Amino acid sequence: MTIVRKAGSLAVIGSGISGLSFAYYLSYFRPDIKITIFEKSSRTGGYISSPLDNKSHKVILEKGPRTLRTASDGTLMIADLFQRCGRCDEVYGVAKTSLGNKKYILDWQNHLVEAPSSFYTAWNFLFGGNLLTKGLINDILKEPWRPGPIITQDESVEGFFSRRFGPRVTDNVVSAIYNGIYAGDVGDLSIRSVMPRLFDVKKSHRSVVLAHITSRLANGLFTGVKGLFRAGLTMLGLLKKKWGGGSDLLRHYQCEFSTGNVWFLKNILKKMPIISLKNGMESVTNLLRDQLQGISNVKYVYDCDISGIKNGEKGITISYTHNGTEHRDIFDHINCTVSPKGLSDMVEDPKLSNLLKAPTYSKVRLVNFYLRNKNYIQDSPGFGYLIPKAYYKHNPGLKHQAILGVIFDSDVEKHRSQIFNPATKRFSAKLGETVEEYKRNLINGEDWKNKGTDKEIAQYKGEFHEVSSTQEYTKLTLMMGGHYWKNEVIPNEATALLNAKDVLKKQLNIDLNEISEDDLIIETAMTDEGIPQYNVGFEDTKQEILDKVDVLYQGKLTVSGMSFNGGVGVPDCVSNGYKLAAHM
Ligand SMILES: C=Cc1c2[nH]c(c1C)Cc1[nH]c(c(CCC(=O)O)c1C)Cc1[nH]c(c(C)c1CCC(=O)O)Cc1[nH]c(c(C)c1C=C)C2
Repeated sequence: MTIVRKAGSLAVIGSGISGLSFAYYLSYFRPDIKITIFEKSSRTGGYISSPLDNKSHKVILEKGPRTLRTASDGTLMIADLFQRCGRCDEVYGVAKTSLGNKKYILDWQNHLVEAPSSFYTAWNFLFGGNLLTKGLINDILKEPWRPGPIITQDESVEGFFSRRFGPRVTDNVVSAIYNGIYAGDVGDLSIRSVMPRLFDVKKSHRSVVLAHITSRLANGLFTGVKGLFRAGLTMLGLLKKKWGGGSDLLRHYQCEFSTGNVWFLKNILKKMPIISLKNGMESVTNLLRDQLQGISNVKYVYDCDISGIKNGEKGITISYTHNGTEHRDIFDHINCTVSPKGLSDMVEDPKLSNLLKAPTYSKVRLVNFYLRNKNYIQDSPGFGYLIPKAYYKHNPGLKHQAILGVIFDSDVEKHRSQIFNPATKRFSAKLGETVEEYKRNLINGEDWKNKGTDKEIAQYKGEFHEVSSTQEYTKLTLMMGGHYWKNEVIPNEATALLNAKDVLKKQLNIDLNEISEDDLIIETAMTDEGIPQYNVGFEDTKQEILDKVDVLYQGKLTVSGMSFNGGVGVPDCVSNGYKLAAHM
């Protein structure tokens, strides 16, 4: 990647979460660069979309991702962004111990089995006498004695788990998890891509169970010693916040960008594995869009159709049509954040174009339900449930319904609470303001960093109560399709709705025929290029693409976005955008 010259120009293709995050951070690190954001539609956000329902216009019905995992650095960056922009009151968390955090797996007789999230729930899961885990403990305990070579080659998730533990683990549990992340087939997904740590363990150990136990013990010992050491240093006043635990990226973010305190945030969020936003996930992309709109060096070109990207001596040219007119603009650099397939139509080289067509996506249909006045899922409150492969093995007649899982949106909403004390609005800062300027501009000139944050954390801890809405309602999202539609005719909207209604009746005992039209909202949305599939061979194709792009465009083109981030989540897009921008 080249470093863009002083006062140079850069184009971002795509205004989804990846494009906007990159542009936002770049405008901070390189305010001298002129940034043009190209978007083929007339809105920003890409697959993130949180419209109000089209019936009562009072309910947000998310058409894409809706929660963020706080274990990711990108989530801290998003929370920090809201804090920085004075909108802390919009960030909510779901506490670890809250009902809104319970996840289930559906067994083949339509019972919800709680997935493990603690020692207690893990014990119950394994020994609680349910259909899914009958005999599972045996499979796990036998693993160290299963013969098998150390393998250095990539293989499918299913291949790996079935070889080490037998088919039951994959069919009943692992397949459900991968339905809930990639909407993907465990028979295709690559262990190297989706579980890189396990893949590394497998390269050096015969038993993953023994390797896990040894590493847990060693880690425990290391953490214990490290903890004592840190406690000692803190007592001596030697440990500064900028050395706080966390990744190198977070440390960079804290020192070079944040006007808040990400370590403090990280501490708060340890108790809250899930974040959601008051006005839906689209408020993240809207916030980024609005912040960028206020910067004179940033320009948007909506409704444009890019036909070509060409490398030349003076720079890299984008040919596009906008408002019926053809344009050719030269830039010093392009960051392409759209899908590889989208890019394949823009590049000249046929070999690269073909390579870019190789990565596949899962198509997913969402069906949103909003049922007024009653909570229909009070028997099994939680985040939602996933459906394992075994469900369709035992119910082959239902496979055409292709349900991957159901999200209990209303439970997440009912069990969330604000993560920031509204008083912390003083963290607000403007984009482009330096840390020093920000500190100077603090209300009353107070440096909040020196104000007993430990006390504040304790105060926040006390706030992790569960809030329930006064008005009862049920909001659900059914997710269908994914790998089940790989080689099948995809059902049309009407069939999908019939299937969804049948699923509600069978799996949740909700009969929509008994609910009045006035109390019911149903919407559906289809995503064709939903989630990139990190299938076996994907890493090699990705590397081939990156190498070819490098040779052909000599560092003037970078490709990012979900296919190249190493993760398919919204936080991955944000942290990757930061990483790229910070090095320009
Ligand atoms: C039923 C289908 C889906 C549900 N969510 C997604 C699909 C396809 C999409 C999705 N879920 C996750 C990611 C990655 C995001 C990230 O931040 O890393 C994506 C793209 C996260 C996720 N969701 C579940 C798990 C186990 C994970 C990974 C790790 C974690 O957060 O703990 C579980 C889950 N997903 C869905 C449901 C109903 C569900 C559990 C009950 C919906």
